[in-house]
Amino acid sequence: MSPLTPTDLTAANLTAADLTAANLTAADLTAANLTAKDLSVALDRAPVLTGVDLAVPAGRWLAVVGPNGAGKSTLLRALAGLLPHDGEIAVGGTAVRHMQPRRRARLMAYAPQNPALPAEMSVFDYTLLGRTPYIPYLGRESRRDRDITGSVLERLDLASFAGRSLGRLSGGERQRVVLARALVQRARVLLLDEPTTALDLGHQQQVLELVDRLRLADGLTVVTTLHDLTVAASYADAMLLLSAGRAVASGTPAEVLTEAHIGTHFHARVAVTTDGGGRPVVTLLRPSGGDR
Ligand SMILES: Nc1ncnc2c1ncn2[C@@H]1O[C@H](COP(=O)(O)OP(=O)(O)OP(=O)(O)O)[C@@H](O)[C@H]1O
Repeated sequence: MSPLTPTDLTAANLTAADLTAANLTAADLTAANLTAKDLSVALDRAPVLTGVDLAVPAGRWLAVVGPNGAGKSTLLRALAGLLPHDGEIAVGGTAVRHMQPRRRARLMAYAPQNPALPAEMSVFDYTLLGRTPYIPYLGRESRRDRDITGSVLERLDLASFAGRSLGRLSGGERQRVVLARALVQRARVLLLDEPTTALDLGHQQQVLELVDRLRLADGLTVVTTLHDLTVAASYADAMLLLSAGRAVASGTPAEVLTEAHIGTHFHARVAVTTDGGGRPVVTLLRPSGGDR
């Protein structure tokens, strides 16, 4: 393992302190840079994403925000290689367009918002599917694949459900299983579409903290869509605001989450304040002031 140089840290926009818990090489860091240039997607011949650029350095967290129908899920699905698109997507500087699916799956894991789940399959077997890119053709999973699956289920409070079928889970339990499948993939880039919508507050925090710990410890690059702007701002380093399929603002959470941007693109009246750490906090304002 070659040691990291100051240039590597700068390139990845990480400080040495960020990496104290990590055991990363320069190659690991570049391996997880995610970029998209001039990305456009049409669905049923209608443009849904137009000319979107993004660059997420290794070890960073980008939150994609925007109103309903803005194209957030489409962007994640395109990044995951699930949609035909124009433009260039690259991980670690290598275009993913012509990558073998197995190689791509080792680099990028995607947890969709509402996947169709096989109701009869057990939680353990479904989660283990995330190890497919590591299992030889016509081979079967190794002890290590099963151990990784068990430990991710444990970390997401799902160990006691391992033998249960997916059709017998609550919405929040199902959502955590979908995330578990993405995490066992041990990919360098995590693409998570609304990973917390069905979760209670405690599980939201648990999931987001786990993703953040993995990001810091392993230098993972994280891209999430999140509707809760305050939650998004408290975890993400950078934000991309999509509206009608176009990137209309990007930068730090404080640069993107302004009252003006939210008013224009969400048609919402809000107050934006800052928390103790300087991160924006978005509060809805009642048009009448909320008097009863
Ligand atoms: N298969 C499809 N054919 C045509 N249009 C589609 C298709 N799938 C999605 N769309 C449209 O693309 C646009 C973007 O959808 P997308 O799901 O990416 O939005 P989103 O920002 O994730 O929305 P939400 O916040 O509601 O989840 C929407 O207008 C949607 O109706």
